[in-house]
Amino acid sequence: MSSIGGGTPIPTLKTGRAHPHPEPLSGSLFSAAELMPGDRHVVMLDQRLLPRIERYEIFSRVEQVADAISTMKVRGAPAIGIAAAYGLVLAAGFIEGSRERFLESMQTADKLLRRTRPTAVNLAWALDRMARTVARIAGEAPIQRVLALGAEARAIHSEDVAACRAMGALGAANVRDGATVLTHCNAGALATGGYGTALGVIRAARDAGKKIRVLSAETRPLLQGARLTAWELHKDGIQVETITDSMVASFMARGLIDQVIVGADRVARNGDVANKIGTYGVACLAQLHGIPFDVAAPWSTVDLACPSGADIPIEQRGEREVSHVSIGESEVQIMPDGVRAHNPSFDVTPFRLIRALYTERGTASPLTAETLARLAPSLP
Ligand SMILES: CSC[C@H]1O[C@H](OP(=O)(O)O)[C@H](O)[C@@H]1O
Repeated sequence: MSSIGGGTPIPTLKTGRAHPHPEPLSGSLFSAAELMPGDRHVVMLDQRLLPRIERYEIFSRVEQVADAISTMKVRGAPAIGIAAAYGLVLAAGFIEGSRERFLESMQTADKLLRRTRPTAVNLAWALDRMARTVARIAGEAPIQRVLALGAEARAIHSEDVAACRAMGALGAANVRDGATVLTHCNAGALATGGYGTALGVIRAARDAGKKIRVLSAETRPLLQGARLTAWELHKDGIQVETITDSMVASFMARGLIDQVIVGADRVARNGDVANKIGTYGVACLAQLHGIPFDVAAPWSTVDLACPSGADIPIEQRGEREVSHVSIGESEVQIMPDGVRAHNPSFDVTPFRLIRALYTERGTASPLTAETLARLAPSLP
């Protein structure tokens, strides 16, 4: 793979930022991705290895960041947007020379990152925002370009954490004290800049003094619920138990689940929500059993240019993620040779099945095109 920019990196200015201590998550200090002091390296927790192995990797090139997103070392809609923004900062650090040369190389880096994963609109949103900064500073000195892009990427990161806290507070108001709350996949600190969206609602409810019990659905095929949500909440001292995806229906039928809260990868203009595969089934079961089904997502997940869920691109991932189970660095084949597997990574939940969408801009409930549009920022 040809490297972007090539050559040796531009000398680093000491930016004086303390080692990136991620947003403290009520006692557990970890973050999906951080830009290190000097804006030349990104550190990421390899989420594929959790919970057995906590391994942080340090990347210096945008190609490494793109690979980390594609292979899901870093995953989660806001987290991959933040990681991609950091990847552009790394790319800028290798580009000397003219404004035109800079713009051309940064566009190459943008394309590399943009094609990593299609469903989470946060990736495109973050890259579009960074592209505006690229255009604004293209004529500046190389080191100034790196500093400006580093500042913008860090702003994207910190704004996401603030958004998670704001939506968490809104959602927590609708979490009943003593409730058992089901969540699907991982929409926590590991999937965001920190604090989490669905898990941000759970953290905020706990911080408001509510006694809640979380059930994390394991979420085949990559088991984000069993591996990541269980790990993250347990580290934070929040009571969490894991059930298999196949248990959700009977747990609801037996009255063992009071409400559901999940994240999102893209919210269409009519309120349809794309989220991890299996979410739609949980929403149907919740409707059948009269259980409130809520979604938490930052506004960077809302795509008003996308008319409905039918227009959301659904990522198709490799069959091996279904035919094999990964445990740490090893994997075990669970399917017979010669049998194909399907692996759509997301599905779409129609807005009619959703009681409320919590964003940092407010709550849309009932969730409709109209209530969603009311939260949109006014056009400049
Ligand atoms: C706040 S993360 C939203 C979303 O991202 C996850 O997908 P993946 O693990 O494939 O990146 C999952 O759908 C979460 O709900």
